[in-house]
Amino acid sequence: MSDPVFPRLALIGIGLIGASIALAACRSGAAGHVAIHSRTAKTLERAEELGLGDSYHADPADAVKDADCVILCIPVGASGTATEAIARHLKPGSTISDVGSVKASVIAQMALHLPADVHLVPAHPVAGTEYSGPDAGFAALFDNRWCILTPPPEADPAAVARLVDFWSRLGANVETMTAEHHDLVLAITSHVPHLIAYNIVGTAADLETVTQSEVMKFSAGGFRDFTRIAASDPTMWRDIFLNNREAVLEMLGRFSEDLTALQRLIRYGEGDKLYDLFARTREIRRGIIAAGQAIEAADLDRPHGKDDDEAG
Ligand SMILES: NC(=O)C1=CN([C@@H]2O[C@H](COP(=O)(O)OP(=O)(O)OC[C@H]3O[C@@H](n4cnc5c(N)ncnc54)[C@H](O)[C@@H]3O)[C@@H](O)[C@H]2O)C=CC1
Ligand SMILES: O=C(O)C(=O)Cc1ccc(O)cc1
Repeated sequence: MSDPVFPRLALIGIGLIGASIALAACRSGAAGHVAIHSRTAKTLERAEELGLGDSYHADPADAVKDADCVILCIPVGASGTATEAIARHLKPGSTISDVGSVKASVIAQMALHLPADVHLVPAHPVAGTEYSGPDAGFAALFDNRWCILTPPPEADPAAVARLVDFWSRLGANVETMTAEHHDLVLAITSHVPHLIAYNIVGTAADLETVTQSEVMKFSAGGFRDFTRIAASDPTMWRDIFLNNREAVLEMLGRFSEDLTALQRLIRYGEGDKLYDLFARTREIRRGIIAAGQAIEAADLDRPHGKDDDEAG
């Protein structure tokens, strides 16, 4: 195993993503010592029972002491308060990052409190599940998935390169873009789809002519997929919508216009146009699957590919 990218890593928050980073960092040797902080004693104890890290700290200042990299793994709305609590204790020259699903607002919240001698390199692993908490974490979560870095223009290239190296060792494919572009892309590919799922499950549950038991009984098809997404953590998703307000509202506006157009096609029986749209969306799905398979095939040639991990 090659040298750790970060001899000492601190994780602030140890839910699905924090726990998965701890496990993947241990699997790959990308971090030496992993120090863990959680806001609640119960979660910290559970993280220790699961053996996720090397040290466990009730005080976030203790967790980040001497850390080469600190990663916030908490809901995006808590980024400012969490950064304020650790800012004075960060090691000069160290990197501070996060995993939030929204970038511009998180950067603004964090930058307000950070000293000039610490490198801010925000990140978003585009990989997850509808489960939360330390028990939900698993080492393979980031394998062959994208991790998007959104370093501010003035970020230190060496600090960015270290974080690229770290996420690659965790199994991810890394891409860099601006925070604003990230927030626009994710609004349509992730945030609006979640909002649609929350809405359709809420609408079905409220229908007076359909009983709750019928919703359960006949939810074998597309609706079942929506219920999985709508089971995602309420705090996390409340924070995402409030912190990516503009991009979500922009994409939602376009979505509503297209939905109204579809409504008209159905009303006026325009079957050919409905067919053309559905044929086009089927091609998009096939393209996504093909692209995923290409990434997986290419990954088998890389040193941190699945075969290596399974062997180690
Ligand atoms: N769940 C997912 O599928 C993905 C989540 N993300 C992002 O990762 C971050 C963490 O998400 P998960 O690990 O899924 O959440 P989680 O709910 O599993 O874990 C969150 C952790 O943050 C702690 N926490 C909650 N509120 C806090 C506060 N106010 N101050 C300090 N700590 C607090 C919790 O105790 C817990 O340890 C979020 O920002 C989310 O947007 C990114 C990619 C995928
Ligand atoms: O479970 C799913 O379908 C997800 O979409 C997981 C997810 C949630 C939030 C993110 O920022 C990235 C991935």
